[in-house]
Amino acid sequence: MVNTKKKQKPVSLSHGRPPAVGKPKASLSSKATRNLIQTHHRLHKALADATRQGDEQTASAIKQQIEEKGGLKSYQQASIQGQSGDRGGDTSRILLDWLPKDLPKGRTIRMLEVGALSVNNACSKSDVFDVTRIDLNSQAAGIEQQDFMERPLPDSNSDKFDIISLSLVLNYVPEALGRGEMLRRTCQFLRALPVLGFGESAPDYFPSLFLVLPAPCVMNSRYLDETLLNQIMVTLGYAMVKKKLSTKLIYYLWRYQGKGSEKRHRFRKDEVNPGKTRNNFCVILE
Ligand SMILES: C[S@@+](CC[C@H](N)C(=O)[O-])C[C@H]1O[C@@H](n2cnc3c(N)ncnc32)[C@H](O)[C@@H]1O
Repeated sequence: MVNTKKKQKPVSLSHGRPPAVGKPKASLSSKATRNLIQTHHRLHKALADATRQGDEQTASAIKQQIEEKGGLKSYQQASIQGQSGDRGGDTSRILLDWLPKDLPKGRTIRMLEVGALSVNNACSKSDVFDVTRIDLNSQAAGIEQQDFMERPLPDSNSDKFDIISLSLVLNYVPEALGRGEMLRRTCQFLRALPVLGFGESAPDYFPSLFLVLPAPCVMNSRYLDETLLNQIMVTLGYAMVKKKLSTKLIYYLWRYQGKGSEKRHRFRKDEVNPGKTRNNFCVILE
């Protein structure tokens, strides 16, 4: 029998729709949105490489190109459009679907949303979370302009959070080592004590990290797969609670146990999945 099924083309990283909510005024086509996001990521990666190599001339030429293409603001607009209802919707809906239905109302559960583009996503609207939103470039009142990597560390447990949302942010970080540092830093913002008063099943879900990535970062990379991601997260003190794979995105909920593995592992750039059609997404943990 002839196999009529078309061979599936491996998905590129750019296929992963980076996100948001609400529609910008002038609507771009899905393809134009994707191109803009892809170009922004590519230029940022090139800028990081040039900066690392001390090549100031190339770095400043790339910076100019980024600005000519509208910079972070245009990228965010494209992301907002990419996550409008007609193009797949807001990723935080998945988190709400996963969480127990008996969580207390009244915005008592503290959430830190890193890379927030809107104050109106499902979690913000839910009446469950007291959301602190930050972004490198604030697009709205209610979003603090701040780099998570420079956010002052919490002084006390009450300044920490029950959940951190890192939705389509880790893949924005241009370098593998920076990604590992970002994941490591999340632990310092989460309450390590058992959660009380959030309902019977809440301790199974909090404190936690909601992590969303373009699916190809995990499913089609030479340097990362699910086993490796899991090892990195376990080393940091996380355990996977939930996972969902869609055609474009991969969603995880990781509960923070407060203690990483006994032995401190290092994760370098090692090839786990050879192949010409794969991408180079990688997380390094020193
Ligand atoms: C693709 S958007 C994701 C928006 C939103 N989280 C979502 O899922 O729709 C990525 C956002 O992360 C922000 N971002 C990247 N690195 C960041 C950092 N270190 N601190 C704060 N925001 C960051 C960028 O400015 C950008 O607005």
